[in-house]
Amino acid sequence: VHTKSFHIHIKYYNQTTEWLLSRTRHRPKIAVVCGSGLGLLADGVTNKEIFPYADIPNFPVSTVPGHEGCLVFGILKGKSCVFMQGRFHLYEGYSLCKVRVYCMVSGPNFETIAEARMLQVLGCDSVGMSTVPEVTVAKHCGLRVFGLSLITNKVSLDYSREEKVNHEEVLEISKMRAEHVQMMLNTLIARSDQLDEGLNVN
Ligand SMILES: O=P(O)(O)O[C@@H]1C[C@H](O)[C@@H](CO)O1
Ligand code: HPA
Repeated sequence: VHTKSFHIHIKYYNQTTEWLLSRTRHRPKIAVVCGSGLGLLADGVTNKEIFPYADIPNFPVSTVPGHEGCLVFGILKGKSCVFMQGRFHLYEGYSLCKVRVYCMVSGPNFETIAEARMLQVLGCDSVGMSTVPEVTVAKHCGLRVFGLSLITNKVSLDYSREEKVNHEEVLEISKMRAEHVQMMLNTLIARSDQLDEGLNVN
């Protein structure tokens, strides 16, 4: 029984990516996650570059028999691929950074407490009044999209609390965090060619 909880946090991805990018010439578009005893799926790969999980910074390690714990880059059927020989399971105490669900309400009023509760029951983690139309159209046009939403306030779910969201508060928090968002955006744009490289190479 593994009691330790291991969160693979998004803030560490960059370091891991850079470590790998600087050590392999491969830029795979295909990734295969091998299940128990199926590490041999990578056997037919040529030009292999193998990285044990234990050597990769911030990478979790396999603890289950039949999961070798290696990342194998190489060519299969003329395509650059990467194989994960070993995967991670919730029962090992692993959990991935949770995907958050953004929900758009039409506005201009903020959602009522009853609406907020309904959205929570439906599985929403954050609420806004934008972004969804832009993303929908962009995807329809075949564009890749990166959505970045600044969470400015807590949504009230409690009738006994007086707190009410207002646009002034939203603007105040936006102003406070603008520099941070700008840094994130600059980093994203600066590194966007790495992303393109990964997508254009076989
Ligand atoms: O354009 P965004 O989504 O930043 O504007 C939000 C949604 C409402 O228009 C307003 C609420 O304060 O800010
Ligand atoms: O609490 C909110 N609800 C909906 N849209 C918003 N935009 C900023 N804050 C909110």
